[in-house]
Amino acid sequence: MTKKRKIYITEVALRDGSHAIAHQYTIDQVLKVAKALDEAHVPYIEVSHGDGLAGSSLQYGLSRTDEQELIEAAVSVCERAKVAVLLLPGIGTMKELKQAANLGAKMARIATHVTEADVSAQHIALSKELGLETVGFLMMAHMAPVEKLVEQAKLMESYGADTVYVVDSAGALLPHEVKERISALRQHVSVNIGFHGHNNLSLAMANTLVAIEEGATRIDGSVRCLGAGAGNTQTEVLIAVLDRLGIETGVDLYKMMDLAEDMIAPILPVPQEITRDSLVLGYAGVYSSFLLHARRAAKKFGIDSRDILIELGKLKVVGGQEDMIMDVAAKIAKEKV
Ligand SMILES: CC[C@H](O)CC(=O)C(=O)O
Ligand SMILES: [Mn+2]
Repeated sequence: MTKKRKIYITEVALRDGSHAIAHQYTIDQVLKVAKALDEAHVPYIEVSHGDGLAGSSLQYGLSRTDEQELIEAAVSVCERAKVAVLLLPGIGTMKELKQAANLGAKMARIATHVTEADVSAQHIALSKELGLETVGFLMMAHMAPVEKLVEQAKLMESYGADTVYVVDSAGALLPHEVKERISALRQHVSVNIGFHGHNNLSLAMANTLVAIEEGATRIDGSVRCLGAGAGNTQTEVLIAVLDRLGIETGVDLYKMMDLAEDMIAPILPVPQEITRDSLVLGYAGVYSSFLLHARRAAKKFGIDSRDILIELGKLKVVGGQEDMIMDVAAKIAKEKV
């Protein structure tokens, strides 16, 4: 790791972490956490329902607080940090994106399944029109071969994205797979490259470092690992590691450690760790956000959540198909009788 480059961190605990707490953020929590992140000089703070704008629904989980109020709260306490929002076309619409921009969001991350970048064209165009920094977010990146990922990233670049992310939604990518993906993007796209990892196989940090080594400059982290599944690359640890490597993030390490310990740990229902079922997410290549849904279904049908996740992995179920979780659980339970 010899090149001295600046890495721009996006903190995702107030969005990806929403999955881990069943979308129960309060305004008070967002005010405190966003203020502390701003004071620690984190450049981007993502705030939305876990499944992005307008995610609050029976299918994805109802939010305790309207996300636009959470966005407004975060914007109100950020002096330097830019508030980002996530939007999955088909869940979120132009209306919510405009509303978030009016409230002061400065970045939009338009997320699609790794093979479906074409559905992001209008949303990326609107985001640019609204003057937002715009990210194309290619989810479930382990599900497509490198050439496909490159093709899809080029589409997002052609629509106007400033950055394209490789998103390891399932925490399933191995370090050499991250390396080949980021390296291919470096060769074929001119925009910034980002990486978003999940720690289900305990590889989030290793994969993030490989991504940086290969040229990614936009990196996601979640403080105290507050993200879906086993969480994301742990932000405060990443800041420390990058500092040791001589890579600049501009983020204050002590302030991040204090935030993790004093504010985030009390929010967590249980400490974020790699449990048997979050491990299976990475092993079977299943969306990290499916974890709590699978646990609920397992409880309801008296079966093992791992069996549900393995089956979902075999079926290659992707985001938006959350209703399949109950169906699969019911089928497994029936077969057991
Ligand atoms: C459902 C949206 C998803 O949580 C976005 C994301 O963070 C990922 O795919 O990892
Ligand atoms: Mn994620």
